[in-house]
Amino acid sequence: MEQGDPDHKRRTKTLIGNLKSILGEKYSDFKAESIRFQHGETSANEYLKTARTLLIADDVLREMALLLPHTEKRSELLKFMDLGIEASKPSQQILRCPPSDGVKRSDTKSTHQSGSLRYRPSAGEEPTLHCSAQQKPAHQRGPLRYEASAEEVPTLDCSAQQVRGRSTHLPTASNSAAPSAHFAAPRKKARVQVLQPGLVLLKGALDIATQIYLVQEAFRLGDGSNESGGGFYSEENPEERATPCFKLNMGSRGRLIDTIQSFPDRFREICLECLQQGMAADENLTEMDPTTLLLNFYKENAEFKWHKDSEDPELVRQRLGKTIVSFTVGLSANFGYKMSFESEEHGTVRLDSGDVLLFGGPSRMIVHSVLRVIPKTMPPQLRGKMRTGRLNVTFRDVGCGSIDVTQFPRYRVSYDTETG
Ligand SMILES: O=C(O)CCC(=O)C(=O)O
Ligand SMILES: [Fe+2]
Repeated sequence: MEQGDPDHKRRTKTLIGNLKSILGEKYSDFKAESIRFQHGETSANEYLKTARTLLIADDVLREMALLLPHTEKRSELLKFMDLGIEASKPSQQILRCPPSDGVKRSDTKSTHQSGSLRYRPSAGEEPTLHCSAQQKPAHQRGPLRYEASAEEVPTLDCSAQQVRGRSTHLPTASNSAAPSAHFAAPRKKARVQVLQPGLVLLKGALDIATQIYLVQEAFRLGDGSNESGGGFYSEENPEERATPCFKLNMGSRGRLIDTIQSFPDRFREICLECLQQGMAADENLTEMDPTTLLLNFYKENAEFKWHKDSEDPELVRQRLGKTIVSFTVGLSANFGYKMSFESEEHGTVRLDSGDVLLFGGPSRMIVHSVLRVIPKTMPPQLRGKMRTGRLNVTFRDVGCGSIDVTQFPRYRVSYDTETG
């Protein structure tokens, strides 16, 4: 692709538009840095650092590198991204989930070893919201700053191929006992970000196979079309219409709350693996062993209002409790959090597919909200494997409490204090 050809022009225009929407006023600073790099006045490393500090996602960076007009500078930057990108990332604890079936395997080849030049690293690997915050240790930071613009981070290849209008159910796992084939691939690298004491993000902790497994099981168990009802969605075909209608039980969101026993054991295992990783990174996180599981499935642009997960009155009083573990699969979302309803400021973290968020200890009672499910952020590997939307799987340990189904869709737990 040469400079001046229509495709180059179109992509450059789109990229500039995207950068402007991501960076706002800072676009001109970034442009100046880009010119400096192209004139040899700054190194590829410095240039990438600046881009990361401005919260530009890796896929956007790569597109930017590919569109550079000077071949030499283009290869310099691309080479640096492929060979040295890890070095330019802020140093963080890098954790890898153990293989889920207990069998040790060698890691997959990294991008540069496999020889392929990926345009778009999968969403879970991308740093989005962390860069500006790295300058200080997490516990000294206030809410993250550039969140509003991060919402705009575009993906560059999200056209077409969506699952809309399917006339059949999405594929389901044939065996709820989690056949090991689902987990043949090693887990992806998870980068751990301690957002504040007790609030931990495992970036990209769930590999694609695990994400597909989770979504298939969620849709298998959450299907309310059958007689038993009670699922988070239904796929009716009223009067045998050609087009089935996919309905979520809460409008733009589907919700299901059930005991952990209603799900394959593998769900609990994955949750506990993530908890271990989180606890290794932040001692504020408390032990938990999930007793209940909650599925939320959001359509594009859907939201979830500000609330606390405060089912246990005693917990609310003491402001502590068992850690909550929360998975994201599918579309990305901006997740808002603050310490009290009254607080005017809040932090925002972007949750991409494969990310796991844990909140416990001093953050157990955070007031939180799904501010927006961001369209066009579906990882390509999930297209055709799940409906366009965001699946959230939340694990909670409510001890001896049991879910009060009469309160649905609220998550209420009754604690039978009577003995004998
Ligand atoms: O979807 C999410 O990430 C959060 C869901 C949630 O906060 C809840 O169900 O209580
Ligand atoms: Fe919640």
